[in-house]
Amino acid sequence: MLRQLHKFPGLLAALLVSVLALSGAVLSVFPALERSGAVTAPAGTISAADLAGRIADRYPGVEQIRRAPSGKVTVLYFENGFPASVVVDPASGQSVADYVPSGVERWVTNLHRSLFLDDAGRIAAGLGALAMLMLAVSGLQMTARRMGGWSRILGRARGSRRQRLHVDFGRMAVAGLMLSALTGMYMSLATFDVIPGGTAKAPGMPAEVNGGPTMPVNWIDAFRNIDLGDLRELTFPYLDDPTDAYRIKTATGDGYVDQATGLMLVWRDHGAARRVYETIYMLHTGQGLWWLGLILGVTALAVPVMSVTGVLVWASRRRTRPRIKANISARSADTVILVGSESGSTWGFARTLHDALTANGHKVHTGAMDSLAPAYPHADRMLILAATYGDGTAPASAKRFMARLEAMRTAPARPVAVLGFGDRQFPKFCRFAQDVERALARKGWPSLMPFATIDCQSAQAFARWGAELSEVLGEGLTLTHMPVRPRSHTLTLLARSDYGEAVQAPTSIFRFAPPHRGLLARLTGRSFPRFAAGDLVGIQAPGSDMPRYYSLASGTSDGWLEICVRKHPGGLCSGHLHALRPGDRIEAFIKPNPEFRPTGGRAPVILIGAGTGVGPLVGFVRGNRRRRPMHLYFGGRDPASDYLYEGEIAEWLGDKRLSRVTTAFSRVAGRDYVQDYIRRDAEALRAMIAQGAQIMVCGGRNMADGVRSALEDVLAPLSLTPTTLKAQGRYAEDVY
Ligand SMILES: Cc1cc2nc3c(=O)[nH]c(=O)nc-3n(C[C@H](O)[C@H](O)[C@H](O)COP(=O)(O)O)c2cc1C
Repeated sequence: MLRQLHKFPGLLAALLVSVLALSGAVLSVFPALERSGAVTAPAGTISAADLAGRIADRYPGVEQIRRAPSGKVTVLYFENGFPASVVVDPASGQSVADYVPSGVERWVTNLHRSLFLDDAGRIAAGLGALAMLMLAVSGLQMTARRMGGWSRILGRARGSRRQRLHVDFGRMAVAGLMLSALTGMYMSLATFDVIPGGTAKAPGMPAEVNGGPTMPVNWIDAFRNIDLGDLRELTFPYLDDPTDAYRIKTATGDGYVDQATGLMLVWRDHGAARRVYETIYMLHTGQGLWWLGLILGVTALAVPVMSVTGVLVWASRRRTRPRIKANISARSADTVILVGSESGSTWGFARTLHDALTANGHKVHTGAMDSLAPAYPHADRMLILAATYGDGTAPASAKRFMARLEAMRTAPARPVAVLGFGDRQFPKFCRFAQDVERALARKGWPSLMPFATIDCQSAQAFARWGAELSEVLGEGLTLTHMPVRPRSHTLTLLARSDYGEAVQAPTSIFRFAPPHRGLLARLTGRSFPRFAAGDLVGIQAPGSDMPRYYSLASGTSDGWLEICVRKHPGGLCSGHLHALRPGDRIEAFIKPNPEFRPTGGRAPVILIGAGTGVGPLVGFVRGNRRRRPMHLYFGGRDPASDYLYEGEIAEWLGDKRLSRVTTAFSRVAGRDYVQDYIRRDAEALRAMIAQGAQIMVCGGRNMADGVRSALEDVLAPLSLTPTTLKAQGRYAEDVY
């Protein structure tokens, strides 16, 4: 529901809201410009009578004096029968500049108010403001939900780069946008008299005036009581027309003053509605409050960014959420698959499962977890595929699942299996799926097979779960999941260096030339994407459906793409790579991995890796142009055989990109592992952690577990754990 409230106005009004926001941002500059150029007088020092007197002396043909909210005073007058206008210094009445109304300002104002379409355009602009308000409110709620609650709303945004941009810009701009949208809607409604205030009429001309000889304007008492700060407009009577009167507009009301007696003939107070309108006008336009105007203008610039990123997020979600073919109705299906997904990838796994079961002759229904029905009359089994979001909570398509489950009177007799999708980087790995599993058990729903989890959308783990399901069903079932993959590009091998043969760990560093990023390809989004050390490159070996992912040891700015690959016995992809010679080509695509990157700042970075795990870590060192302290723990087997990057590491120590390296080798006398050195360096590590250091670990699962338990001991005296550091974004693992 929340997402629909965000999606529909977002998609429908993206362009309109962007035009309103951009034109608003341009308009926000004018009050500040006017303010900076205006010659003003301090409040309480000059009365309307003083000003009018000075101006009448200098400009005998004066027709009108206007004071803008910025304090700028403009005089409109006739000279030799021709209209003229100047900006004057209110203290002296002297002209300071010619008055030239800005054509740009008028043009942009018309665009902003009515899109040059009169009333239809004004209505559209009002609806645009409404759309902006709905987007701001629903977006804020969605962000809170995604981050795991209101108390975490300012935490680090997660997800793809476009999702993070959308969330970050949204959080920065939401208060300003809400103010602009609310005040804009109010002004729209007032324009159409739906609410009072906007079009309060000025009082009518008095029926009778004295008609006697004119009194000098600076003697008029009614004007003496008006401070210049409150004056808006003073219109002089026509020259030599004794039946005319002064018309005055102030902050508090409008009236007419007799030119012979100086008495106020008619006066109408603005009243509360008009005052409210004026305050709202000021808050919307920044006229009279230039700094607020500028803040709102800057926040409005976020709107086009959010429109573009929002549409891209929507499009990629549509792409990732596949259409399910041959989807049997829930009432006639023998197998029901329910999906809990936020970004759409779990739907892809569901489709693979759906297609495989359908191919085996099953009647399969796949739907959202939120569509849980009280009964499935023909179902023999139910399979629940559930991702986890926020801080261990339900994803978008499963928000109502628990409530629906609780509302069921009796549990179905047919068994159910739950498969959780999550990411071990999060402290509450697959928590929502676990909660679902427990809730089903409490309800007395029989279990089809044990609860299982899939880390980081691993197609291999999914295939293993498929094999177990195949046994339970007693039928052949192969789940070959191919995630929607980005476009692949051709990379050419530039060079390779080989290590580890002598210690039975043949490992090579491969350096590829990335394809040229042509301008046209870049503009159309077809070029090879930018990449950073720690991102993943997906490579598909000939004859394999499944790509293998390798962590990148270089970034776009290095000019090449580098990976470390260990050859596994029988490994299709690693075997293919190890057979490459310089000049050979491969097909590859980039999968961003923004979670595994040093955070910004100058705090030390502790890098811990073993074997090929050192790849992304050396990428961080190579890119350490600001020379922040970086400490590398490197684990290998034998320094004579598999000390990867030995030469470069010495070079980086020399030029201070690397502060220190500690090596641990397991196949030489002494048999050391990196975790031993972590324990040994406990004190130094604690000092760095106290300075805000970040820890990054990359390598095999065993090494990562050993490092984690050593770090638990090291951190204990600081009352910290790797988990608490991870929650602060200061502990990241890339483990395989
Ligand atoms: C903002 C955000 C929060 C997440 N929170 C968790 C979490 O608490 N626990 C977990 O195991 N995975 C978490 N994940 C990982 C997702 O569950 C995982 O990537 C899943 O495969 C996504 O499936 P989907 O594309 O169908 O939504 C989170 C991902 C994001 C982007």
